[in-house]
Amino acid sequence: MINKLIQRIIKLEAPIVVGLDPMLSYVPQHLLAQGYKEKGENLEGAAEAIWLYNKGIIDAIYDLVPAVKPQIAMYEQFGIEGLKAYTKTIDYAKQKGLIVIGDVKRGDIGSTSAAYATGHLGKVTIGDKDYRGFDEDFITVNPYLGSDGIIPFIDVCKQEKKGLFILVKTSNPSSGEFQDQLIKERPLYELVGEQVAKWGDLFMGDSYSYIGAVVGATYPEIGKELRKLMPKTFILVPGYGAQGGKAEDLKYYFDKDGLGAIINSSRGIIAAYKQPKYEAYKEEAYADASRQAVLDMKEDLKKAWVKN
Ligand SMILES: O=c1ccn([C@@H]2O[C@H](COP(=O)(O)O)[C@@H](O)[C@H]2O)c(=O)[nH]1
Repeated sequence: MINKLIQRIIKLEAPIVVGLDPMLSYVPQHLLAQGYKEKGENLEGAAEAIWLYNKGIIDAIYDLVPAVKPQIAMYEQFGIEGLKAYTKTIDYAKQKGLIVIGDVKRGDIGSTSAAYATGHLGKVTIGDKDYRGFDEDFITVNPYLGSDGIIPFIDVCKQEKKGLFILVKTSNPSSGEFQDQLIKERPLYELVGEQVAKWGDLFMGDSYSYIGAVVGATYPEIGKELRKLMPKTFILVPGYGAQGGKAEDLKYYFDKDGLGAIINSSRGIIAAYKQPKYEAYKEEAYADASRQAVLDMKEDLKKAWVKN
């Protein structure tokens, strides 16, 4: 899957992943009305509206970007109905040829990680048949529990030819509280990055490992350092746009060929129609605004996606 992701990035000239982080407040009135009419003004109706909203965005952007990243928390707000919308979104995105990165940030003791890995990346056997749960192509994983919490995910990745993005340096303002702490004079994110590179050796693709890292766009100096420390690790970069990350700061997240990283934008794309820049787009044309926002992001990233 990492080879396919890289091929798609090259073909589309777009190292971009669209984050599908739907909030009810982003969903246009006509879709809310449709969801509530069909399923009731309740969790089911809200989840239906979220699904319709996502479908509109996927239809508008699937030919421009290689991947989408649904954030499971946004769906879990609506309980089981939300998870059904999460599953429908994944299935539809894959049907449209998109690679799906499930932002689920799982990680636990070994046996529990194995179950998470089965549910999100693998298959479960019931009777004499295999069934897939969520079936994302990649998921995000939290390394805080150490190797025995990560290896079960890597084992399933090897069986399924799927991948991970492991949190190394997150984009949020307080990420430094723990991640920047020095241990034997080295910041924790560096030790985690080094370990992610070692885990990556366990499952290499053609040029990059199936085991990638998450490094936020909001700490460009750290991004530069980690790129050097993890030369074969593909980097998922959240924090561009809504969190303040800028294209010109992202140059060193890429390798000398302009590869090795994919930049996420969620609110900046899916709620583009609410931004003053896209005010010409009315609510009904929210998906057209998202398409334009992707085109603008692609242009903007040319500032970063240059040969180093
Ligand atoms: O370090 C991290 C890890 C994950 N995220 C997730 O990415 C998106 C960002 O959304 P925007 O609207 O583009 O800010 C969201 O799903 C986060 O949970 C992150 O931001 N930083």
